[in-house]
Amino acid sequence: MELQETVTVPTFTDLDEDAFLRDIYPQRRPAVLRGMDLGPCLEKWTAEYLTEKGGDKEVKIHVSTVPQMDFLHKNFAYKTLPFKEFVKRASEKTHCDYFLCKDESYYLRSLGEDVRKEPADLSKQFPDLAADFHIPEFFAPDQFFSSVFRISSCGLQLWTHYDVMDNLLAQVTGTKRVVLYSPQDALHLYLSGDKSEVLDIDSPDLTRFPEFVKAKRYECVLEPGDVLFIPALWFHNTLALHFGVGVNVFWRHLPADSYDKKDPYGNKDPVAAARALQALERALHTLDELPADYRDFYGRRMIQRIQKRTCSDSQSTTSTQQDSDRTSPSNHFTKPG
Ligand SMILES: O=C(O)CCC(=O)C(=O)O
Ligand SMILES: [Fe+2]
Repeated sequence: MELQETVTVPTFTDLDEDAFLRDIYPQRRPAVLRGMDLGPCLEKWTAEYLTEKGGDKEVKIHVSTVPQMDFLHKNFAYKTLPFKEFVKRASEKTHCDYFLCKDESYYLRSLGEDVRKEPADLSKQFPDLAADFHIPEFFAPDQFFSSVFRISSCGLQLWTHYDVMDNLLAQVTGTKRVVLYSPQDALHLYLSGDKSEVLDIDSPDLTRFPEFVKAKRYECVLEPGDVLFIPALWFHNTLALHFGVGVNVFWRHLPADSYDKKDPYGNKDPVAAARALQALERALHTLDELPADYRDFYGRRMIQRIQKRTCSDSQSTTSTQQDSDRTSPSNHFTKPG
């Protein structure tokens, strides 16, 4: 893995809203924000306190026999526990009461009241605890999408994925390593929907995933009180180095009507992107009417067309090429039908 370029995510200390909006936000690159006022949660949120305040509220959790959760082979189970029992188990190494095995790992991604319809909102599901957590005021109230508890057993690793909202991931207790990849490296990540099939990012199987080395790895370790800005579409993979409690806040980057109305998780592609992907599927289906060698040829032409038109790293094409492109009869493909 020495070939993979690694970059440390920059850390900014004591940044105010103006500096964030002026210097960080428009860059659309991840940044660690240190020294923010997250409220009394930083001192208060011990396992004991959470147990007491969170009480018997039922939470749906991920449980797995190994700490690296694998969405491809579904090596985890969804279970339900009272919040206090979940916190107790997630904070201990071995368990007296367990679902799968004595040293199973736990992960909570909190959900809305009506799981399928409503995004999570700490102030609704955990009002007492929400009062201890101050959301950094880096966006207008009407851009708010959700606030989500992220509580992990020590060692828990969550697969590489992207979300479609802008995100502030606050680490309240414990430390967490986060590895990120740029949306521009999407072709090197072996995507299956919003997730990367490369589960072991530290020693990937390069016979299966030879292109993975080309993806630039951005890395940081979040300490209690740190907040990581994850711009929409940036891939992230998290590894809890201790039992840890975090909260992430998603907010809309694009106008509200750009997003799928039925998306409680903040990970459905914007409506225009979803429509474009569907149109591509239809186009591929149409190509199936041709013999294999024709499909190959027209498939390559379609790739070239998409690359020229959309990829910011292929802007080196000459103006002559771009002009001829615009008038080319083959550009019916990207025009709205
Ligand atoms: O650290 C975690 O629990 C994962 C966080 C995450 O995926 C997010 O904030 O979008
Ligand atoms: Fe995420």
